[in-house]
Amino acid sequence: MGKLLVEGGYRLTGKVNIGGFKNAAVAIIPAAILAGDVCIVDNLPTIEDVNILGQILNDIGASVAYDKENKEMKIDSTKLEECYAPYEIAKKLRASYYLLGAGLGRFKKAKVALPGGCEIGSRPIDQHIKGFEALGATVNISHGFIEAEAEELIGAEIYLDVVSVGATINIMLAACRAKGKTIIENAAKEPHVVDVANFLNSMGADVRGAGTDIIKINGVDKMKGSTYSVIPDQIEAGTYMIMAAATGGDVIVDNVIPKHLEPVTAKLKEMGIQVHEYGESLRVVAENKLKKANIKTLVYPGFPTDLQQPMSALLTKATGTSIVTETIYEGRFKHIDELKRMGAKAKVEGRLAVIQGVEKLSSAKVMATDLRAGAALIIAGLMADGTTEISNLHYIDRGYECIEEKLLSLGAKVKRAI
Ligand SMILES: CC(=O)N[C@H]1[C@@H](OP(=O)(O)OP(=O)(O)OC[C@H]2O[C@@H](n3ccc(=O)[nH]c3=O)[C@H](O)[C@@H]2O)O[C@H](CO)[C@@H](O)[C@@H]1O
Ligand SMILES: C=C(OP(=O)(O)O)C(=O)O
Repeated sequence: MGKLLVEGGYRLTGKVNIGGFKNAAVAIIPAAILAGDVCIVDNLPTIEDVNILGQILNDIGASVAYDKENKEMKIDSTKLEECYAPYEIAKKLRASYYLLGAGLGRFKKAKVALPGGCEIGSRPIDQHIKGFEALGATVNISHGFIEAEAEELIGAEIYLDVVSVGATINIMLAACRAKGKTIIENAAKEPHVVDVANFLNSMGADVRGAGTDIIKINGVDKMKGSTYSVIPDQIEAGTYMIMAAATGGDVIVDNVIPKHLEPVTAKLKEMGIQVHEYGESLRVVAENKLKKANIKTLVYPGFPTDLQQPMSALLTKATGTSIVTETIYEGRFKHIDELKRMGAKAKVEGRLAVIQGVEKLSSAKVMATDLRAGAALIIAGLMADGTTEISNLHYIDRGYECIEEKLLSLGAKVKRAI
């Protein structure tokens, strides 16, 4: 499972290069099968979720060549005949559910074990199912599998009851190959929704309006292979910005789209951190004592839930009392108990975490309970006295590429251990 040892007290300086966006990559890889042709996806993050999706596609009959060094995956789905993902592998990540939309679009049929992913509260998929059914599919859940099948997919108007990134993307995937026009209302506007739409259009799909809350998809009979580069990971970038702030550092976070990071930039500035924008990079300079801030997670362009945990770690050392409100996932505060082991003063009340800043954190043995909880504990470890031992490193490897190499290059003292 692995551990990360983090020796606190070192100031991060220098430049870190941000990889491709996990949450876009994990949708684009399954989406590639829609073409029934050869797609080349580059700027992929070297993370476990990408390895697993490549493996699933290979196992079911696509030919996948993953060149990790060049961050590029060639997916030839010409000979693929079915879309199936067994429990043992589908449970390892959330994004296995995109094989449903992609499989429905390509074969009018898909069978995928119920997905896994971070345990951060209940994660229903009713809106995905509602969308598939509106397109004419029959969806059954039995023995832990979701099976979707349609004689024909017909475009439809679908109003999402909740703003869901996964449902928006999954419906887009299936609707690309439906007959006629699909309109998704109350769609998610996150940058990865736009990235997936751009990839689909590069394959010959006709998707318009991604990035707004109404997406229109005109179904097409045929799609073709394409070469596509994934956008930078706003969550990885935000995490390194917070790490720079946590260590009184001076870090250039390179290869980012600054617009995607505006909610983080605004909060860091409110806390007394300088953030300078230069084209595709952000420089974070932390010279002053951290001031408290209140955080409320919201759908894009609000503060992203995936950065709530890293940000609450930072707030443990800010002057004053900060309130963190988690509106997306009711169970996304498991990291708070671990932070308390390190001397943080915080309490969770339902959807709120009340964090009273302390002068100092002390190292401890702690456990990552999910991906971003892991990032939060690294941040706490960087700020603490002594060496923090973070177990369950496999969660962090799901979504942060080369975490120890990147941190070492910035001057942190970290070590991977068994
Ligand atoms: C692989 C991936 O991209 N994961 C991201 C994706 O997850 P994911 O796509 O699973 O998250 P959603 O946007 O779907 O979930 C948002 C909210 O809607 C609810 N919901 C969702 C679907 C549904 O059918 N019914 C329903 O009620 C969820 O419980 C949650 O409260 O977006 C989340 C919110 O930005 C991020 O935290 C995850 O990192
Ligand atoms: C919750 C996350 O991922 P997933 O949806 O893949 O579990 C995340 O990236 O923070």
